[in-house]
Amino acid sequence: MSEPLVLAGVARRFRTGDGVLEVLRGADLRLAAGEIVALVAPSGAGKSTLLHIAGLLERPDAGEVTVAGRAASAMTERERTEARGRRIGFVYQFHHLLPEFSALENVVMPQMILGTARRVAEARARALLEQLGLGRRLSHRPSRLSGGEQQRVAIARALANEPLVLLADEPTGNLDAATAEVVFGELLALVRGHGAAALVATHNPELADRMDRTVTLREGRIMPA
Ligand SMILES: Nc1ncnc2c1ncn2[C@@H]1O[C@H](COP(=O)(O)OP(=O)(O)OP(=O)(O)O)[C@@H](O)[C@H]1O
Repeated sequence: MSEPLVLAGVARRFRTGDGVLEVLRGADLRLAAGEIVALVAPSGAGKSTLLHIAGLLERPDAGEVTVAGRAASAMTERERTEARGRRIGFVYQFHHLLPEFSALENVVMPQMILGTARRVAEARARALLEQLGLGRRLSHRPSRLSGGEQQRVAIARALANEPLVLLADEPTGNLDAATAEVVFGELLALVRGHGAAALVATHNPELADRMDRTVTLREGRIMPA
């Protein structure tokens, strides 16, 4: 079976007012099936940039991203969108839920976009939200949920299409320490339960210790931490 995610020689530079900022300079990373990797690096080191490229939201200037054995550079725009929807789940620091829709609908939506029948999508959304303790919050809109509950909905949404890889950028960074600890534990348990691989950027070394391995970004390259 192909690895869920391989980054090879990924480079990314940004033009700034006074020159060029080389954020990634040949980053290499392989995630094995089901492997959960922490990405811990100082602010500005390029974690979000790396996650955006890994998630096919941005293209690298050089190097290759391979998702489930398929090179992103060889995909059409449509195939990239499809791979993003089917293979990859995202959790951000801020939940980005659709404010006009209920918790349930927010988890149903990404499934229906891929053509899953509403009945199946709803059953799956309900099961995921129940596993996250939100069985009695299904019809609540995001504004009527606590920060921890909103982030749980975002986690359920990210896993709704059973991705091979979950990419998370400070997924509990916006929560108080105690809630972050609980929600993070739930995230890990769900990801492990689904057998997904994950790459999780965090500033919190205690959370990093709960993952399978920790890497860092140094001078634009991935290094063991
Ligand atoms: N679109 C852009 N244009 C110019 N510079 C950018 C752009 N995106 C990111 N950068 C710069 O690239 C560097 C890396 O940013 P990135 O957001 O990837 O860091 P990070 O490690 O995720 O930081 P943090 O932990 O603070 O979120 C920063 O110096 C940032 O200012």
